[in-house]
Amino acid sequence: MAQGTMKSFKVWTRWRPLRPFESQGEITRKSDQHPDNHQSRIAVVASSQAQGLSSRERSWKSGFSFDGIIEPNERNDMVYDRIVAPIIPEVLQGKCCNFFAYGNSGSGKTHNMIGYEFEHDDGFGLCLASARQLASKLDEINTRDSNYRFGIGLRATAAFDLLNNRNECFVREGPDRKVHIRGQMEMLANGQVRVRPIATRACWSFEDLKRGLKVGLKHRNTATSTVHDQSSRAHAIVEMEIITKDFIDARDTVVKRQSELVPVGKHTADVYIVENSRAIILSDDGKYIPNPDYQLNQERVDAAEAQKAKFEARVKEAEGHEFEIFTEIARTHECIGGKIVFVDLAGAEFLSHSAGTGPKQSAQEKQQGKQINTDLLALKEVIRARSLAQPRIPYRSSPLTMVLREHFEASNDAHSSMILTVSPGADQYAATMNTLKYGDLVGSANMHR
Ligand SMILES: Nc1ncnc2c1ncn2[C@@H]1O[C@H](COP(=O)(O)OP(=O)(O)OP(=O)(O)O)[C@@H](O)[C@H]1O
Repeated sequence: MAQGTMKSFKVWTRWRPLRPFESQGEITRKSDQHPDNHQSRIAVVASSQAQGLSSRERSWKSGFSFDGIIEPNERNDMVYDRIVAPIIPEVLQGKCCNFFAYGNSGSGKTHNMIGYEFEHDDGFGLCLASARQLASKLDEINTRDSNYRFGIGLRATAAFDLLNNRNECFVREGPDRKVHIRGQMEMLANGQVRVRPIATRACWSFEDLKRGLKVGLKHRNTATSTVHDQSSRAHAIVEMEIITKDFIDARDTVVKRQSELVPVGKHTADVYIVENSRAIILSDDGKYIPNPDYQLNQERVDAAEAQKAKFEARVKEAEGHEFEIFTEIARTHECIGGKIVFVDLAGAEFLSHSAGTGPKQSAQEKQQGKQINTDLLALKEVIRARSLAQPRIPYRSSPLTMVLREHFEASNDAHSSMILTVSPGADQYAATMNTLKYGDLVGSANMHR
Protein backbone atom coordinates (compact mmCIF):
# COMPACT_ATOMS: atom_id res chain seq x y z
CA MET A 1 0.00 0.00 0.00
CA ALA A 2 1.27 3.46 -0.78
CA GLN A 3 2.01 5.24 2.46
CA GLY A 4 -0.59 7.71 3.54
CA THR A 5 -3.56 6.40 1.52
CA MET A 6 -5.27 5.31 4.70
CA LYS A 7 -4.97 7.00 8.05
CA SER A 8 -3.28 4.74 10.53
CA PHE A 9 -4.58 2.59 13.32
CA LYS A 10 -2.50 3.68 16.30
CA VAL A 11 -1.54 1.45 19.20
CA TRP A 12 -0.70 3.02 22.58
CA THR A 13 0.35 1.52 25.89
CA ARG A 14 -0.81 3.22 29.06
CA TRP A 15 0.94 2.32 32.33
CA ARG A 16 -1.16 3.13 35.36
CA PRO A 17 0.42 4.14 38.69
CA LEU A 18 1.29 1.37 41.11
CA ARG A 19 -1.58 0.82 43.56
CA PRO A 20 -0.99 0.67 47.34
CA PHE A 21 -1.72 -3.06 47.65
CA GLU A 22 0.75 -3.93 44.87
CA SER A 23 3.44 -4.46 47.44
CA GLN A 24 5.88 -6.47 45.37
CA GLY A 25 7.25 -3.42 43.60
CA GLU A 26 7.35 -2.68 39.88
CA ILE A 27 8.05 -4.76 36.82
CA THR A 28 11.42 -3.87 35.32
CA ARG A 29 10.54 -2.19 32.04
CA LYS A 30 12.30 -0.29 29.30
CA SER A 31 11.23 1.31 26.08
CA ASP A 32 12.98 2.89 23.13
CA GLN A 33 12.08 4.46 19.81
CA HIS A 34 12.92 3.44 16.28
CA PRO A 35 15.26 6.11 14.88
CA ASP A 36 13.34 6.41 11.58
CA ASN A 37 9.64 5.93 12.17
CA HIS A 38 9.57 6.83 15.90
CA GLN A 39 7.60 3.71 16.73
CA SER A 40 8.28 2.44 20.25
CA ARG A 41 9.10 -0.99 21.59
CA ILE A 42 8.82 -2.26 25.14
CA ALA A 43 10.86 -4.77 27.11
CA VAL A 44 9.67 -6.24 30.42
CA VAL A 45 11.44 -8.48 32.93
CA ALA A 46 9.70 -10.43 35.73
CA SER A 47 10.99 -10.12 39.27
CA SER A 48 13.13 -13.00 40.51
CA GLN A 49 10.32 -14.03 42.93
CA ALA A 50 7.64 -14.30 40.20
CA GLN A 51 6.19 -17.80 40.05
CA GLY A 52 4.42 -19.90 37.43
CA LEU A 53 6.39 -18.52 34.48
CA SER A 54 8.45 -20.52 32.02
CA SER A 55 12.03 -19.34 31.54
CA ARG A 56 11.04 -17.94 28.13
CA GLU A 57 8.31 -15.86 29.73
CA ARG A 58 10.53 -14.28 32.38
CA SER A 59 11.53 -11.56 30.00
CA TRP A 60 9.81 -10.36 26.86
CA LYS A 61 10.41 -7.72 24.22
CA SER A 62 7.98 -6.35 21.64
CA GLY A 63 8.73 -5.19 18.13
CA PHE A 64 8.53 -1.49 17.23
CA SER A 65 4.76 -1.84 17.28
CA PHE A 66 3.61 0.99 19.52
CA ASP A 67 2.82 4.54 18.49
CA GLY A 68 3.39 5.89 21.96
CA ILE A 69 3.74 5.05 25.61
CA ILE A 70 1.76 6.85 28.27
CA GLU A 71 3.51 7.01 31.61
CA PRO A 72 1.76 6.58 34.99
CA ASN A 73 1.99 10.29 35.83
CA GLU A 74 0.03 11.37 32.72
CA ARG A 75 -3.50 12.37 33.73
CA ASN A 76 -6.62 11.67 31.71
CA ASP A 77 -6.84 15.25 30.43
CA MET A 78 -3.24 15.02 29.13
CA VAL A 79 -4.01 11.71 27.43
CA TYR A 80 -7.13 13.21 25.91
CA ASP A 81 -5.16 16.16 24.48
CA ARG A 82 -2.55 13.81 23.07
CA ILE A 83 -4.72 11.09 21.57
CA VAL A 84 -8.33 12.14 21.08
CA ALA A 85 -8.53 15.94 20.76
CA PRO A 86 -6.63 15.93 17.43
CA ILE A 87 -9.27 13.73 15.82
CA ILE A 88 -12.39 15.64 16.97
CA PRO A 89 -12.26 17.81 13.80
CA GLU A 90 -12.58 14.58 11.79
CA VAL A 91 -15.73 13.64 13.69
CA LEU A 92 -17.08 17.12 12.95
CA GLN A 93 -16.45 16.41 9.27
CA GLY A 94 -18.85 13.47 9.50
CA LYS A 95 -16.20 10.74 9.85
CA CYS A 96 -16.25 7.78 12.20
CA CYS A 97 -13.28 7.30 14.57
CA ASN A 98 -12.84 4.28 16.82
CA PHE A 99 -11.03 3.86 20.13
CA PHE A 100 -10.37 0.47 21.67
CA ALA A 101 -9.25 -0.24 25.22
CA TYR A 102 -7.74 -3.58 26.12
CA GLY A 103 -6.33 -4.70 29.42
CA ASN A 104 -6.84 -6.86 32.47
CA SER A 105 -9.36 -6.18 35.16
CA GLY A 106 -7.98 -3.42 37.38
CA SER A 107 -5.46 -2.23 34.77
CA GLY A 108 -7.28 1.08 34.19
CA LYS A 109 -9.70 0.57 31.27
CA THR A 110 -12.61 2.30 32.99
CA HIS A 111 -10.37 5.07 34.35
CA ASN A 112 -9.11 5.61 30.81
CA MET A 113 -12.35 5.34 28.83
CA ILE A 114 -15.03 6.71 31.15
CA GLY A 115 -13.22 7.89 34.28
CA TYR A 116 -14.52 7.78 37.81
CA GLU A 117 -14.97 11.53 37.97
CA PHE A 118 -18.22 12.78 36.48
CA GLU A 119 -18.10 16.30 37.89
CA HIS A 120 -14.58 17.69 37.41
CA ASP A 121 -13.30 17.91 33.85
CA ASP A 122 -9.70 16.95 34.50
CA GLY A 123 -10.78 13.49 35.70
CA PHE A 124 -13.03 12.72 32.73
CA GLY A 125 -12.11 9.61 30.80
CA LEU A 126 -11.64 9.86 27.03
CA CYS A 127 -15.26 9.12 26.23
CA LEU A 128 -16.69 11.81 28.54
CA ALA A 129 -14.03 14.33 27.55
CA SER A 130 -14.86 13.83 23.86
CA ALA A 131 -18.57 14.13 24.60
CA ARG A 132 -17.92 17.44 26.34
CA GLN A 133 -15.86 18.80 23.45
CA LEU A 134 -18.33 17.58 20.83
CA ALA A 135 -21.28 19.01 22.78
CA SER A 136 -19.57 22.39 23.00
CA LYS A 137 -18.79 22.41 19.24
CA LEU A 138 -22.41 21.47 18.49
CA ASP A 139 -23.62 24.32 20.74
CA GLU A 140 -21.58 26.70 18.58
CA ILE A 141 -23.11 25.29 15.39
CA ASN A 142 -26.62 25.44 16.87
CA THR A 143 -26.11 29.09 17.84
CA ARG A 144 -24.92 30.00 14.33
CA ASP A 145 -27.76 28.24 12.51
CA SER A 146 -31.19 27.82 14.05
CA ASN A 147 -32.51 25.67 11.16
CA TYR A 148 -31.23 22.54 12.81
CA ARG A 149 -30.58 21.46 16.37
CA PHE A 150 -27.64 19.08 16.55
CA GLY A 151 -27.19 16.72 19.47
CA ILE A 152 -25.43 13.46 20.29
CA GLY A 153 -27.06 10.05 19.82
CA LEU A 154 -25.77 7.72 22.52
CA ARG A 155 -25.87 3.98 22.06
CA ALA A 156 -24.26 1.59 24.50
CA THR A 157 -24.15 -2.13 23.83
CA ALA A 158 -22.43 -5.07 25.40
CA ALA A 159 -23.63 -8.64 25.70
CA PHE A 160 -26.34 -6.54 27.25
CA ASP A 161 -27.95 -3.45 25.81
CA LEU A 162 -26.91 -1.05 28.54
CA LEU A 163 -29.42 1.70 27.84
CA ASN A 164 -32.35 -0.64 27.40
CA ASN A 165 -32.45 -2.45 30.66
CA ARG A 166 -29.91 -5.13 29.91
CA ASN A 167 -31.64 -7.13 27.22
CA GLU A 168 -29.31 -9.64 25.73
CA CYS A 169 -28.09 -8.65 22.28
CA PHE A 170 -27.81 -10.73 19.15
CA VAL A 171 -25.70 -10.00 16.14
CA ARG A 172 -27.02 -11.03 12.73
CA GLU A 173 -26.18 -10.23 9.16
CA GLY A 174 -29.29 -9.50 7.09
CA PRO A 175 -29.81 -10.45 3.43
CA ASP A 176 -28.70 -6.89 2.57
CA ARG A 177 -25.31 -7.77 4.20
CA LYS A 178 -25.97 -5.14 6.85
CA VAL A 179 -25.28 -6.17 10.42
CA HIS A 180 -28.19 -5.89 12.81
CA ILE A 181 -27.80 -5.86 16.57
CA ARG A 182 -31.05 -6.74 18.25
CA GLY A 183 -32.37 -7.41 21.71
CA GLN A 184 -34.68 -10.23 22.70
CA MET A 185 -38.10 -11.03 21.21
CA GLU A 186 -40.92 -9.24 23.02
CA MET A 187 -44.70 -9.38 22.92
CA LEU A 188 -46.37 -6.02 22.24
CA ALA A 189 -49.71 -4.97 23.80
CA ASN A 190 -51.52 -5.81 20.54
CA GLY A 191 -50.21 -9.37 20.66
CA GLN A 192 -47.61 -8.75 17.93
CA VAL A 193 -44.16 -10.16 18.44
CA ARG A 194 -41.12 -8.09 17.58
CA VAL A 195 -37.39 -8.15 18.19
CA ARG A 196 -36.58 -5.35 20.57
CA PRO A 197 -34.37 -2.76 18.86
CA ILE A 198 -31.26 -1.44 20.58
CA ALA A 199 -31.97 1.97 22.04
CA THR A 200 -30.31 5.19 20.90
CA ARG A 201 -30.72 7.98 23.40
CA ALA A 202 -30.81 11.45 21.89
CA CYS A 203 -28.87 13.85 24.13
CA TRP A 204 -29.26 17.60 23.65
CA SER A 205 -26.65 18.69 26.18
CA PHE A 206 -23.53 17.33 27.80
CA GLU A 207 -25.36 16.97 31.13
CA ASP A 208 -28.01 14.92 29.39
CA LEU A 209 -25.37 12.63 27.91
CA LYS A 210 -23.62 12.20 31.25
CA ARG A 211 -26.93 11.14 32.79
CA GLY A 212 -27.49 8.64 29.97
CA LEU A 213 -24.05 7.18 30.29
CA LYS A 214 -24.41 6.87 34.07
CA VAL A 215 -27.65 4.93 33.64
CA GLY A 216 -25.99 2.63 31.11
CA LEU A 217 -22.99 2.03 33.32
CA LYS A 218 -25.18 1.32 36.33
CA HIS A 219 -26.81 -1.47 34.35
CA ARG A 220 -23.42 -2.77 33.43
CA ASN A 221 -22.23 -2.88 37.00
CA THR A 222 -25.27 -4.79 38.20
CA ALA A 223 -25.36 -7.15 35.24
CA THR A 224 -23.51 -9.88 37.09
CA SER A 225 -22.46 -10.45 40.66
CA THR A 226 -19.09 -8.86 40.09
CA VAL A 227 -17.92 -6.10 37.78
CA HIS A 228 -14.92 -8.24 37.06
CA ASP A 229 -17.10 -11.00 35.59
CA GLN A 230 -19.02 -8.65 33.38
CA SER A 231 -16.14 -6.58 32.09
CA SER A 232 -14.01 -9.55 31.19
CA ARG A 233 -16.72 -11.45 29.34
CA ALA A 234 -18.37 -8.87 27.16
CA HIS A 235 -17.06 -6.29 24.76
CA ALA A 236 -18.79 -3.02 25.61
CA ILE A 237 -19.34 -0.45 22.87
CA VAL A 238 -20.29 3.19 23.43
CA GLU A 239 -21.19 5.10 20.27
CA MET A 240 -21.71 8.84 20.09
CA GLU A 241 -23.07 10.12 16.82
CA ILE A 242 -23.95 13.61 15.67
CA ILE A 243 -27.69 13.70 15.04
CA THR A 244 -30.74 15.91 14.69
CA LYS A 245 -34.20 14.97 15.92
CA ASP A 246 -35.57 14.32 12.42
CA PHE A 247 -32.57 12.19 11.56
CA ILE A 248 -32.75 10.07 14.71
CA ASP A 249 -36.54 9.68 14.37
CA ALA A 250 -36.05 8.45 10.79
CA ARG A 251 -33.29 6.07 11.95
CA ASP A 252 -35.49 4.75 14.77
CA THR A 253 -38.26 4.05 12.27
CA VAL A 254 -35.84 2.01 10.14
CA VAL A 255 -34.70 0.01 13.16
CA LYS A 256 -38.28 -0.50 14.31
CA ARG A 257 -39.39 -1.72 10.91
CA GLN A 258 -36.37 -3.98 10.55
CA SER A 259 -37.15 -5.55 13.89
CA GLU A 260 -40.80 -6.04 12.87
CA LEU A 261 -39.59 -7.80 9.73
CA VAL A 262 -37.58 -10.40 11.69
CA PRO A 263 -40.53 -12.47 13.05
CA VAL A 264 -42.40 -12.10 9.73
CA GLY A 265 -39.35 -13.43 7.86
CA LYS A 266 -39.07 -16.28 10.34
CA HIS A 267 -42.78 -17.12 9.93
CA THR A 268 -42.37 -17.19 6.12
CA ALA A 269 -39.41 -19.55 6.39
CA ASP A 270 -41.38 -21.77 8.83
CA VAL A 271 -44.38 -21.99 6.49
CA TYR A 272 -42.12 -22.88 3.58
CA ILE A 273 -40.33 -25.59 5.56
CA VAL A 274 -43.55 -27.08 7.00
CA GLU A 275 -45.28 -27.17 3.61
CA ASN A 276 -42.30 -28.66 1.83
CA SER A 277 -41.60 -31.24 4.50
CA ARG A 278 -45.23 -32.43 4.17
CA ALA A 279 -45.31 -32.32 0.38
CA ILE A 280 -42.04 -34.15 -0.21
CA ILE A 281 -41.26 -37.59 1.21
CA LEU A 282 -38.34 -39.99 1.09
CA SER A 283 -39.08 -43.00 -1.16
CA ASP A 284 -38.03 -46.57 -0.33
CA ASP A 285 -35.03 -46.25 -2.64
CA GLY A 286 -33.80 -43.16 -0.80
CA LYS A 287 -35.00 -40.47 -3.26
CA TYR A 288 -37.10 -37.41 -2.45
CA ILE A 289 -40.44 -37.61 -4.26
CA PRO A 290 -43.78 -35.71 -4.11
CA ASN A 291 -46.07 -36.99 -1.37
CA PRO A 292 -49.11 -38.52 -3.11
CA ASP A 293 -51.18 -37.89 0.06
CA TYR A 294 -50.43 -34.17 0.44
CA GLN A 295 -50.80 -31.28 -1.96
CA LEU A 296 -48.44 -28.38 -1.09
CA ASN A 297 -50.58 -25.44 0.03
CA GLN A 298 -49.16 -22.89 -2.41
CA GLU A 299 -51.70 -20.30 -1.31
CA ARG A 300 -50.40 -20.43 2.24
CA VAL A 301 -46.78 -20.12 1.05
CA ASP A 302 -47.70 -17.22 -1.26
CA ALA A 303 -49.61 -15.43 1.51
CA ALA A 304 -46.60 -15.68 3.82
CA GLU A 305 -44.26 -14.46 1.05
CA ALA A 306 -46.60 -11.55 0.30
CA GLN A 307 -46.67 -10.58 3.97
CA LYS A 308 -42.87 -10.65 4.08
CA ALA A 309 -42.62 -8.56 0.89
CA LYS A 310 -44.97 -6.00 2.50
CA PHE A 311 -42.73 -5.72 5.57
CA GLU A 312 -39.60 -5.54 3.40
CA ALA A 313 -41.12 -2.68 1.45
CA ARG A 314 -41.84 -0.87 4.73
CA VAL A 315 -38.15 -1.18 5.66
CA LYS A 316 -37.05 0.12 2.24
CA GLU A 317 -39.42 3.07 2.48
CA ALA A 318 -38.08 3.99 5.94
CA GLU A 319 -34.48 3.67 4.70
CA GLY A 320 -35.25 5.94 1.76
CA HIS A 321 -36.69 8.54 4.13
CA GLU A 322 -33.65 8.35 6.43
CA PHE A 323 -31.34 8.79 3.44
CA GLU A 324 -33.29 11.82 2.19
CA ILE A 325 -33.12 13.51 5.59
CA PHE A 326 -29.42 12.77 5.96
CA THR A 327 -28.60 14.09 2.47
CA GLU A 328 -30.59 17.25 3.01
CA ILE A 329 -28.77 18.08 6.27
CA ALA A 330 -25.36 17.05 4.89
CA ARG A 331 -25.75 19.60 2.05
CA THR A 332 -25.09 22.36 4.57
CA HIS A 333 -23.66 20.55 7.64
CA GLU A 334 -20.98 17.93 7.02
CA CYS A 335 -20.96 17.01 10.72
CA ILE A 336 -24.19 14.98 10.53
CA GLY A 337 -23.53 11.29 11.15
CA GLY A 338 -20.00 11.98 12.49
CA LYS A 339 -19.25 9.37 15.08
CA ILE A 340 -16.80 8.48 17.80
CA VAL A 341 -16.91 4.92 19.07
CA PHE A 342 -15.31 3.56 22.25
CA VAL A 343 -14.89 -0.19 22.51
CA ASP A 344 -13.92 -1.79 25.79
CA LEU A 345 -12.57 -5.15 24.63
CA ALA A 346 -13.12 -8.21 26.76
CA GLY A 347 -10.69 -11.01 27.01
CA ALA A 348 -7.46 -10.09 28.74
CA GLU A 349 -8.42 -12.32 31.67
CA PHE A 350 -9.03 -15.24 29.38
CA LEU A 351 -5.63 -14.90 27.82
CA SER A 352 -3.95 -14.79 31.21
CA HIS A 353 -5.98 -17.78 32.38
CA SER A 354 -4.69 -19.69 29.43
CA ALA A 355 -1.21 -18.81 30.63
CA GLY A 356 -2.08 -20.72 33.77
CA THR A 357 -2.23 -17.84 36.20
CA GLY A 358 -5.96 -17.37 36.72
CA PRO A 359 -8.64 -19.27 38.58
CA LYS A 360 -10.03 -22.49 37.11
CA GLN A 361 -12.65 -21.87 34.44
CA SER A 362 -16.05 -23.53 34.07
CA ALA A 363 -17.02 -25.11 30.73
CA GLN A 364 -19.15 -22.06 29.94
CA GLU A 365 -16.28 -19.70 30.73
CA LYS A 366 -13.99 -21.75 28.52
CA GLN A 367 -16.51 -21.45 25.69
CA GLN A 368 -16.75 -17.69 26.22
CA GLY A 369 -12.97 -17.53 26.36
CA LYS A 370 -12.71 -19.27 23.00
CA GLN A 371 -15.24 -16.89 21.47
CA ILE A 372 -13.41 -13.87 22.83
CA ASN A 373 -10.08 -15.12 21.53
CA THR A 374 -11.68 -15.63 18.11
CA ASP A 375 -12.98 -12.06 18.28
CA LEU A 376 -9.60 -10.62 19.24
CA LEU A 377 -7.72 -12.48 16.52
CA ALA A 378 -10.38 -11.55 13.97
CA LEU A 379 -10.02 -7.90 15.00
CA LYS A 380 -6.26 -8.10 14.48
CA GLU A 381 -6.82 -9.61 11.00
CA VAL A 382 -9.29 -6.86 10.10
CA ILE A 383 -6.74 -4.24 11.16
CA ARG A 384 -4.06 -5.97 9.07
CA ALA A 385 -6.29 -6.26 5.98
CA ARG A 386 -7.28 -2.60 6.29
CA SER A 387 -3.73 -1.44 6.67
CA LEU A 388 -2.78 -3.40 3.51
CA ALA A 389 -5.85 -1.91 1.78
CA GLN A 390 -6.87 -5.44 0.80
CA PRO A 391 -10.01 -5.68 -1.32
CA ARG A 392 -11.58 -8.19 1.06
CA ILE A 393 -11.63 -7.31 4.75
CA PRO A 394 -12.60 -10.36 6.87
CA TYR A 395 -15.32 -8.65 8.89
CA ARG A 396 -17.49 -11.75 8.91
CA SER A 397 -15.07 -13.91 10.86
CA SER A 398 -16.47 -12.98 14.28
CA PRO A 399 -19.47 -11.25 15.89
CA LEU A 400 -17.22 -8.45 17.16
CA THR A 401 -15.83 -7.63 13.71
CA MET A 402 -19.33 -7.90 12.22
CA VAL A 403 -20.50 -5.23 14.64
CA LEU A 404 -17.43 -3.05 14.07
CA ARG A 405 -17.71 -3.27 10.29
CA GLU A 406 -20.25 -0.45 10.17
CA HIS A 407 -17.88 1.81 12.14
CA PHE A 408 -14.77 0.92 10.17
CA GLU A 409 -16.53 1.25 6.82
CA ALA A 410 -18.24 4.50 7.74
CA SER A 411 -15.01 6.31 6.89
CA ASN A 412 -11.99 4.43 5.70
CA ASP A 413 -9.77 7.44 6.03
CA ALA A 414 -10.54 8.24 9.67
CA HIS A 415 -8.33 7.61 12.69
CA SER A 416 -8.64 4.63 15.00
CA SER A 417 -6.56 3.83 18.07
CA MET A 418 -6.10 1.05 20.55
CA ILE A 419 -4.99 1.80 24.10
CA LEU A 420 -3.55 -1.06 26.11
CA THR A 421 -3.92 -0.46 29.81
CA VAL A 422 -1.32 -2.19 31.95
CA SER A 423 -0.30 -2.38 35.56
CA PRO A 424 3.35 -1.88 36.46
CA GLY A 425 2.94 -4.16 39.53
CA ALA A 426 5.45 -7.01 39.67
CA ASP A 427 2.65 -9.40 40.72
CA GLN A 428 0.73 -8.45 37.54
CA TYR A 429 3.63 -9.38 35.26
CA ALA A 430 1.90 -12.26 33.42
CA ALA A 431 -1.27 -10.22 32.78
CA THR A 432 0.72 -7.20 31.64
CA MET A 433 2.89 -9.28 29.31
CA ASN A 434 -0.20 -10.91 27.76
CA THR A 435 -1.79 -7.53 27.13
CA LEU A 436 1.42 -6.20 25.57
CA LYS A 437 1.70 -9.32 23.42
CA TYR A 438 -1.74 -8.69 21.96
CA GLY A 439 -0.86 -5.02 21.36
CA ASP A 440 2.35 -6.14 19.66
CA LEU A 441 0.32 -8.44 17.37
CA VAL A 442 -2.09 -5.63 16.49
CA GLY A 443 0.69 -3.09 16.07
CA SER A 444 2.77 -5.34 13.84
CA ALA A 445 -0.32 -6.28 11.80
CA ASN A 446 -0.56 -2.60 11.19
CA MET A 447 3.07 -1.96 10.19
CA HIS A 448 2.25 -1.30 6.53
CA ARG A 449 1.35 2.30 7.17
N1 LIG B 1 -3.81 6.08 34.82
C1 LIG B 1 -4.31 6.03 36.05
N2 LIG B 1 -4.05 7.01 36.94
C2 LIG B 1 -4.56 6.97 38.19
N3 LIG B 1 -5.32 5.96 38.67
C3 LIG B 1 -5.62 4.96 37.84
C4 LIG B 1 -5.13 4.94 36.48
N4 LIG B 1 -5.58 3.81 35.91
C5 LIG B 1 -6.32 3.17 36.83
N5 LIG B 1 -6.33 3.84 37.99
C6 LIG B 1 -7.02 3.42 39.22
O1 LIG B 1 -6.84 2.03 39.35
C7 LIG B 1 -8.04 1.38 39.76
C8 LIG B 1 -8.44 0.30 38.76
O2 LIG B 1 -8.71 0.90 37.50
P1 LIG B 1 -10.02 0.58 36.65
O3 LIG B 1 -11.20 0.37 37.51
O4 LIG B 1 -10.12 1.65 35.60
O5 LIG B 1 -9.62 -0.80 35.99
P2 LIG B 1 -10.44 -1.64 34.90
O6 LIG B 1 -9.42 -2.13 33.94
O7 LIG B 1 -11.56 -0.86 34.35
O8 LIG B 1 -10.98 -2.81 35.78
P3 LIG B 1 -12.31 -3.70 35.55
O9 LIG B 1 -12.12 -4.35 34.21
O10 LIG B 1 -12.27 -4.66 36.68
O11 LIG B 1 -13.46 -2.76 35.59
C9 LIG B 1 -9.09 2.47 39.91
O12 LIG B 1 -9.14 2.85 41.26
C10 LIG B 1 -8.54 3.61 39.09
O13 LIG B 1 -8.97 4.85 39.56
